[in-house]
Amino acid sequence: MAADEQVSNMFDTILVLDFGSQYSHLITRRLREFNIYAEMLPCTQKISELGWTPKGVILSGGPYSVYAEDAPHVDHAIFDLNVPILGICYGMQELAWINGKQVGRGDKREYGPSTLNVLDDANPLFKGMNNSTVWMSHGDKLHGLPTGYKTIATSDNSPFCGVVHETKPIYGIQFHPEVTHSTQGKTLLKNFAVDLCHAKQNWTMENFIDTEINRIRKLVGPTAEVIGAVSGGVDSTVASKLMTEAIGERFHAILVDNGVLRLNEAANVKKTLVEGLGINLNVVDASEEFLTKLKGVTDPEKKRKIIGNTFIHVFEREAEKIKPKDGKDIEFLLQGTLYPDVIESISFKGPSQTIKTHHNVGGLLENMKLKLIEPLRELFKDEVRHLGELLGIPHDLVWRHPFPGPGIAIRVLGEVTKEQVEIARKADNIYIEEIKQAGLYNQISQAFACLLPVKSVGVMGDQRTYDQVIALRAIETTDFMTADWFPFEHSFLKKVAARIVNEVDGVARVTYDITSKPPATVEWE
Ligand SMILES: Nc1ncnc2c1ncn2[C@@H]1O[C@H](COP(=O)(O)OP(=O)(O)OP(=O)(O)O)[C@@H](O)[C@H]1O
Ligand SMILES: O=c1[nH]c(=O)c2[nH+]cn([C@@H]3O[C@H](COP(=O)(O)O)[C@@H](O)[C@H]3O)c2[nH]1
Ligand SMILES: NC(=O)CC[C@H](N)C(=O)O
Ligand SMILES: [Mg+2]
Repeated sequence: MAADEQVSNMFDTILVLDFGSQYSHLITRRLREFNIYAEMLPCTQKISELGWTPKGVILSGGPYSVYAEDAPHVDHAIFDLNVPILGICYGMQELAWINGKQVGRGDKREYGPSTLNVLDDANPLFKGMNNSTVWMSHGDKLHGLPTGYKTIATSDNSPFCGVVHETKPIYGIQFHPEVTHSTQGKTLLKNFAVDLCHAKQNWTMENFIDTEINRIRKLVGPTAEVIGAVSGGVDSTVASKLMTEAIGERFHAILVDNGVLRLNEAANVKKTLVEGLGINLNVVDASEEFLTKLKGVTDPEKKRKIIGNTFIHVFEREAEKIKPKDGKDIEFLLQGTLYPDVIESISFKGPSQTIKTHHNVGGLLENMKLKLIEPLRELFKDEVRHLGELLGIPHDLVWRHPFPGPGIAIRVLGEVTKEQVEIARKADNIYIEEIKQAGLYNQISQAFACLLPVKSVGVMGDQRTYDQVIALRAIETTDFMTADWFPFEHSFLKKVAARIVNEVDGVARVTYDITSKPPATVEWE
């Protein structure tokens, strides 16, 4: 992406350098909550390669000890930017390490709340902060003042809880203002970004729409055409609507009916997107192809792989058929990548274990040699939803529960057949219908029905039945990394169970999943 097309060049931006803290992304999140654009990059980012000038820099916390041999360190060029700098926890220890190395193991580790004692009331960073509860999470501490700094706040266990450079706007704080347990933490971040960095508070979705449409138009040019895979989920729909606003019919959306979508999904999505939103969408029915390839497969990861590969194959085949009006080939591919996906791939972390391969259509890029357009790359999910509402996308679609790419194939445990998909689909439809009717849909983050590959004995109309089991799942979560099950009223579960057993042939029993994540995951496969 050319430098002048970056959002960070269009809005005043605070640069957050990530040293691997679990809370780093929250710093970005909080700043955006008061309409200041912030971008997170790994702590190893070379400032000369940045391509834009931040209004201020925040150094995050991190799990390392600055004095350890393999500890990460910041590019000293941040000090030549002559913008305000704020070091949080590890970030402050890093500032101290650079200026006199006065950091070591503390005699007491400190996790949890503490009270901030502000020494200098006139200091703009701590405006409105005195005596507030601040949240600590550290084992190391400053053993003395960094050279050229003075103390501006203390706490019971941290004599250097807040420090500032004698002549420059460089600050260090031992606590974490980004977590909600720091009651005035947001005030501190605002004091830093607005009063010290003078960043404009103009990061609003209204402004973003115009900026983004212009950026897309400039990027694509007057004639080139764009394709995109669109599922009818929130992300791809919002991205497609934005593309449509920018280039109209030159954007070609493709929905692949993989045979494991929800009940009537392809038809419903087509209606909403084409008739409701004017999106140039083509639905490709490849259900037989997918189901044939899934025959006999029971392993969840194998299912994902087959679906992912078949998806790429179908998508490429369909893309071939599109002939742009300018006689050239399609040049661009739209993807609904969100900021959390970006953070995941850039943040400063060691390797983690693969539990499931979620990014089932990730193979498109390498194979297709198309240029990527990712209009939601800078946005968090709630920002995408807000954007969707502003673009006139129906409320129900904007607030839809996420639906995985491999769909019902990972909700039919064991072999996926047309008959099994049909059972899971009908049960799921009844369940969601009842959830909506009870007014619970928006309180739940995700709900669905799974078909278990076990048979159980029942009795219906005096006859013995020997049929399968549906497991219902409903969870509450903010980030899908951890989740808890939703506490339905018993009467609700009773009603749903009765309806499913009565209305769906092949089901003899219904159970409700009461496992949190961890130790379980959201999906059963
Ligand atoms: N059946 C499908 N047809 C076309 N594209 C699909 C299909 N399923 C998934 N995709 C593509 O895969 C991407 C990732 O899917 P994912 O479910 O993470 O996002 P989404 O469907 O847009 O939104 P949500 O997370 O709300 O479901 C989608 O944005 C879309 O580009
Ligand atoms: O696009 C997707 N492809 C997948 O293969 C996949 N597996 C899980 N999910 C979704 O991810 C979230 C967390 O799910 P898990 O706790 O089961 O890992 C939940 O929202 C799941 O629905 C997927 N999404
Ligand atoms: N939260 C942090 O940034 C911790 C910094 C450092 N690892 C410590 O234990 O003090
Ligand atoms: Mg989806």
